Amino acid sequence: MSTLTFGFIGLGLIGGSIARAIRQNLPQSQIIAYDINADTLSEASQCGVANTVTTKIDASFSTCDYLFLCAPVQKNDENLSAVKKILSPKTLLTDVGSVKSEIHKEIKKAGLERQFIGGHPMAGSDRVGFINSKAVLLENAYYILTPTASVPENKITDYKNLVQQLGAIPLILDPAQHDYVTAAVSHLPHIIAASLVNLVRDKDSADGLMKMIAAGGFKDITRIASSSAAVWQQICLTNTENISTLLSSYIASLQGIQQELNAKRGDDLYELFDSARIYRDSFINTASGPLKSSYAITIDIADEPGEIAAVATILALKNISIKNIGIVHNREYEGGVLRIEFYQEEAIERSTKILREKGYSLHNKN
Ligand SMILES: NC(=O)C1=CN([C@@H]2O[C@H](COP(=O)(O)OP(=O)(O)OC[C@H]3O[C@@H](n4cnc5c(N)ncnc54)[C@H](O)[C@@H]3O)[C@@H](O)[C@H]2O)C=CC1
Ligand SMILES: O=C(O)C(=O)Cc1ccc(O)cc1
Repeated sequence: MSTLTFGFIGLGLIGGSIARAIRQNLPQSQIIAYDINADTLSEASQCGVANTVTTKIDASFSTCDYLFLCAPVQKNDENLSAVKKILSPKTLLTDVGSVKSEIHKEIKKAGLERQFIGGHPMAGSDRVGFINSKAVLLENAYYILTPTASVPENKITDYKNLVQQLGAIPLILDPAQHDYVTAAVSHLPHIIAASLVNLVRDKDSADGLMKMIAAGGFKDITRIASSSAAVWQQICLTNTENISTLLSSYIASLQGIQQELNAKRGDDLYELFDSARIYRDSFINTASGPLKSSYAITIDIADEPGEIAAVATILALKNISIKNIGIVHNREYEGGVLRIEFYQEEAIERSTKILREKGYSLHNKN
């Protein structure tokens, strides 16, 4: 595995993160990259991620064992005709696009089904470009693969092994199933976040009071509104039917909530929040991405000098090692909220007990 050659067509946040994970975990690998952005290519070669960069999709990629298409989804489709001209039969072609049915359709048209496995790392961020890429992005993230029946079994096994070597968790799905599921948990939430941000922008007063006082809850659920407009436009244009179907269900559910609200149906409103709380709490520690392995507690502390040191000392005296400690910048709580992350899961229970005995109030939500 260690002397494989990897090609990247598009080397932004996701392409760059995969290339960095390859460089980190399979350091002998050869990496060849093409991107329409010349600065990206010089940065990738200067920092040692790419061995070779090229300014067009050319025969340099014919030596690849794996060729990753990592541009926005419709750009990946468009690049296929150039790729087909230079693709060696030994190369396993893959992509990282957030939508899978469309690329599979294009692959079929191009007659490349036997050597294509769709890919989609369920990890990312609201940042854009190679500059923000990092190997850790893939760590513990589900990495969805969508092979069709035309792909030889050994190619699927090799790709699954590669994903594991990069620190991610392979998960095989059918392309159509992938597109429905991601429409619900990723694509619709991006639309909701963007529209909510725009609602506040439109309803805010001239002096921007809403923007000024927006608290943690608003920022939490709208973080992804800072994502790349080009990437999300193309996702919406290629997974349109699934997103639209789920959007209809969501609009109907909002209308139901509006009726409950207008009629002041307290029991129904209570049930809305209570059922959501129970289901959402069951997600804790099952999130993918770098946060998956986070073992953390959250404590109310007084906003006074020495408070963080006091808590850290209590834990140190009991030999509990802290991985990360910091104030959560989210003033929904009256004093301050301190989040402490540990290396081991068992530290949660021990530290909770010790700190409660010392009179601290804990939330234990990550
Ligand atoms: N942003 C995220 O969190 C995730 C995105 N994805 C998918 O990954 C793909 C790339 O997205 P990001 O890396 O986030 O975006 P990005 O904007 O950071 O990177 C895209 C890269 O493609 C390059 N590019 C644009 N047009 C091109 C073309 N015609 N040929 C070659 N390169 C071209 C851009 O210069 C840029 O470097 C998309 O298909 C997206 O659906 C998948 C998982 C997560
Ligand atoms: O940052 C977030 O919360 C994301 O939603 C990341 C993400 C974005 C796009 C994908 O196709 C998969 C994951």
